[in-house]
This record gives sequence, C-alpha cells and structure tokens, in this order.
Amino acid sequence: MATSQKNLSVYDKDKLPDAKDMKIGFVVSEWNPDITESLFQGGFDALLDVGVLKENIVRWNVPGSFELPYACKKMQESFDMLDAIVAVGNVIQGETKHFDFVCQGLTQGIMELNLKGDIPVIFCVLTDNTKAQSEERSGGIHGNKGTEAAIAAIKMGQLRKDAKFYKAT
Ligand SMILES: Nc1c(NC[C@H](O)[C@H](O)[C@H](O)CO)[nH]c(=O)[nH]c1=O
Ligand SMILES: CC(=O)[C@@H](O)COP(=O)(O)O
Repeated sequence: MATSQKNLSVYDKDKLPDAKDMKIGFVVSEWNPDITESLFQGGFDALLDVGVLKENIVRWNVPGSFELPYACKKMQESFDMLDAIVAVGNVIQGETKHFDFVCQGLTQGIMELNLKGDIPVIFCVLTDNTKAQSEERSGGIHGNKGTEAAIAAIKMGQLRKDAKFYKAT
C-alpha cells in the first residue's frame, strides 16, 4: 500500500506496550536538515506522547545518511541499555546515480545491524524523487515518518524484551 493510502502519523496509544521505562536513541543525518529535523521532532514528540521520559532519549548527529549505519552501530555498542535506535535521514534524487549508492549502502547497513546486533534499528529514512515528496512525508499531507518510526521503535523494543524473557525462562 503506498504512503498516499496511509497517514504516517496515525497510531492507537491503547494498542501500544507500556513505554514509560523505555530508552530510545536517535541518529540524525545533517543532509536536508529541514526534513530530518521535522522527522526527528515528529518522532521525539510521539515518544513523549506515549510516555517515554525526555531523559531517556539520546541523540547523535551524522554528516549524511551514508554515515547512519556506522553511528547506529557505535550507539548499539555504547548504549546497551537502549531498547531501540531510530536512524533518521533524507535522500533526494539528484542528477547522478549517487542517490542509488547512498540508499543501497545505508539500507544494507541498517539491515545488517538489525540481523547482527541486539538493539533494533528503525529505518526512518525518506528516499524520495523530489523535495516535495519528502516534505509531504515529514509533517505534510501524508503525516510524519518520524512518528511512524518512533511507534515502530516502541513496538520493536517490546518485542526484544519479550524475546529475552522467553529465552531466560
Ligand atoms: N545527497 C545526499 C547525501 N549525500 C551525502 C552522503 O550521505 C555522505 O554523507 C557523503 O557521501 C560522505 O560519505 N546524504 C543524504 O543524507 N541525503 C542526500 O540527499
Ligand atoms: C543523493 C545524492 O547524493 C544526490 O542528492 C547528490 O546529487 P547529484 O546526484 O546531483 O550529485
């Protein structure tokens, strides 16, 4: 289903796990800062709305989206008390194939962190053809992917807790 068929900012608080003790990390790309800051703010606000404490949210910045996997890996290693990490970026098609390689690299990198690491890394990266598409998905007519990513972080953080519980028993 295309994003245009689903508002990215819609969630049901009653169907979410208890998030008051959760600790969430953000790694935010500095490329297209108007977009990435909107994504971050959407995610940050959603976490507070569902009960996460401000002091339990940590943020690092990186130069661009291609650096997201490295910083997320370091955050996994440095903050093992985190329940989830949200990787925030915005890649917009330019004149060359650079878009393809940035998107391919960061996507593969983040997937590897999820499969090899212990803390889930949420893919909050807009990979768009135009700036208008990015604006529509970072607080515009299609909602905010940062909100969607924050809710995913809560759900995946709980799944990780459940998995540890079952393994321990
Ligand atoms: N064009 C975009 C980039 N390019 C920069 C790369 O992400 C990277 O920082 C550079 O190649 C140095 O390693 N990054 C974005 O996040 N968004 C873009 O549209
Ligand atoms: C995704 C990019 O790196 C891209 O915006 C760079 O633009 P260009 O392909 O015109 O060099």
